Amino acid sequence: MTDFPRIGFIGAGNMATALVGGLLAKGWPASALMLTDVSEQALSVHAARGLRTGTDNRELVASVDIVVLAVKPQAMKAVTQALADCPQQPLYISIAAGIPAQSLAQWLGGDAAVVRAMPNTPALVQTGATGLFANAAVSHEQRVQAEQVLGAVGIALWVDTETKIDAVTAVSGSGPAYFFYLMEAMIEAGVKLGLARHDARDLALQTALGAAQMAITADVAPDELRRRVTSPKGTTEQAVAVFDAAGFADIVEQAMRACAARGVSLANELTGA
Ligand SMILES: NC(=O)C1=CN([C@@H]2O[C@H](COP(=O)(O)OP(=O)(O)OC[C@H]3O[C@@H](n4cnc5c(N)ncnc54)[C@H](O)[C@@H]3O)[C@@H](O)[C@H]2O)C=CC1
Ligand SMILES: O=C(O)[C@@H]1CCC=N1
Repeated sequence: MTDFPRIGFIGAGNMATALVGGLLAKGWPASALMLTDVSEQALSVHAARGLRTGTDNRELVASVDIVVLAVKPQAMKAVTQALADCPQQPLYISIAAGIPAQSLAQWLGGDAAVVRAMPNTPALVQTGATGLFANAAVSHEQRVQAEQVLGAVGIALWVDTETKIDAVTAVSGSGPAYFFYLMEAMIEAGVKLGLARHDARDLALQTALGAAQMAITADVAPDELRRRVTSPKGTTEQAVAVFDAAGFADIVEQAMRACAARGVSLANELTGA
């Protein structure tokens, strides 16, 4: 194994772009990264910064150690079946929601080494969070490689059963969208309360950053941090009472259950299970 395994991305969209950006920023050599896509436009941003790009997925498989399958779940069967007779045996890392490792291995010809990963877009700024699951064909060295790649752009942890990848998707894969949604709502409400939009934005985003930073570094759990902001008979108490009356925790749970359930239904739709 070289220090930096060669990684090829099939699909150069949002998530591949976030991972590539994070890897480059972390010092991964550009010469060890390659991308293919059917869209020249998707590739152009990568070509512009000197990365190898192309449209031939089989050629990519032949020139890397790790293939990251980064197309939409709906495209995965056709993309992987077209690779089934490739003589090379790279480690495949699928980042697709839903699609089981067993289906991927079967479409790839039967005994492919497949890691299912569920990363998230903050990988772009080295604060990603990834859940990983390996099929039985993945060697110890390949597990180390998968961890090396995803761990370079944030935290990466293994789950012991594949169904937990749907839970990871609900927490961290889709999770950035929930926080962005809250930011959007806080900015709009701040404007309605009379702040200039740029001030509402700066204050809301800095608060999100500060809260996350505190929650990560504090020696107490988020509920205690929340209590410390919430003075008895004070202002926060009123805000939290409104959240509680609207069933905030229940809404979050329902949203995350719907997210995880979509992982299951995607698998059923796309694998014929
Ligand atoms: N966007 C996100 O936050 C996350 C996405 N994912 C997963 O990552 C995968 C990609 O998602 P996005 O990047 O958001 O989608 P995207 O639509 O931005 O990117 C997919 C890319 O695949 C390309 N593509 C389609 N067919 C192809 C083929 N035959 N060969 C090569 N490239 C092909 C498309 O042109 C497109 O550029 C999905 O499976 C999704 O479930 C996982 C975690 C987070
Ligand atoms: O929304 C999706 O399906 C993808 C998977 C996790 C985040 N984005």
